[in-house]
Amino acid sequence: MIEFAGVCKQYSRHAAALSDISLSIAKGELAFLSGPSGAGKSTLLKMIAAIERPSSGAIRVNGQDISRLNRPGIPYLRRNLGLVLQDVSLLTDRDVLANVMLPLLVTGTPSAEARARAEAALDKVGLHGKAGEEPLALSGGEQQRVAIARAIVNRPQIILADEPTANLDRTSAARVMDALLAFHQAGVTCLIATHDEDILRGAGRVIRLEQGRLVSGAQAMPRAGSA
Ligand SMILES: Nc1ncnc2c1ncn2[C@@H]1O[C@H](COP(=O)(O)OP(=O)(O)OP(=O)(O)O)[C@@H](O)[C@H]1O
Repeated sequence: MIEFAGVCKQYSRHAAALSDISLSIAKGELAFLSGPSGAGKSTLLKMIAAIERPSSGAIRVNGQDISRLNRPGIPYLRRNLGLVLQDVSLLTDRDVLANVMLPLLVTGTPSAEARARAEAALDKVGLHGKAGEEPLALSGGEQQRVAIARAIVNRPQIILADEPTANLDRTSAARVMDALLAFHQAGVTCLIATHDEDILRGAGRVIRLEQGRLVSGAQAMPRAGSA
């Protein structure tokens, strides 16, 4: 479903942010991305969403080579992706429900349907009671869950989350992770970048980057019970 083949990324005049990354993530898999600050985690996630382009190598998402994607192809790619980036960027001039409805309205979903789906998405992240609140009236963890609801309202096949529990207390972090894991359990492929050792301790597949190089986790974990 997601494949990197010999991917390098060099931001202009900087050392390589990623060097020769080859890995694959299967449909429905849950994988974590870890590594020290500056290791290239955000860059790797951004390349899957074609926010950044590789300097060399190929990236395939659902069999499509996105390194060659032209501009009109990008919205089609992103329709299958739920992005939870480090900057939550909720719009503060409208309520929580309107924030979650937005991705549906911009793709032409009728407003009654958008409202019903946004309410269902808020329900899934445990925020049905907060639909009418201003984003700034919510805690950091609640804002992060609104961002997750907004990311999944289009029913993406893949969720990419960049440090979704950064700056959250234990309880809020656990709620955010529960919301993400529920989507994985429903069959959504999830790739989650995190420094959070509590999360990584119990994690199955951890893809570890150091200074732009993949140091472990290139292969999927063998399934329980398989030879
Ligand atoms: N837009 C950019 N222009 C130039 N260099 C960049 C840009 N974005 C990232 N970099 C550099 O690429 C390297 C990898 O950065 P990246 O943000 O991917 O790391 P990270 O592992 O996500 O770090 P963190 O955990 O601190 O978020 C760093 O050296 C960073 O300075």
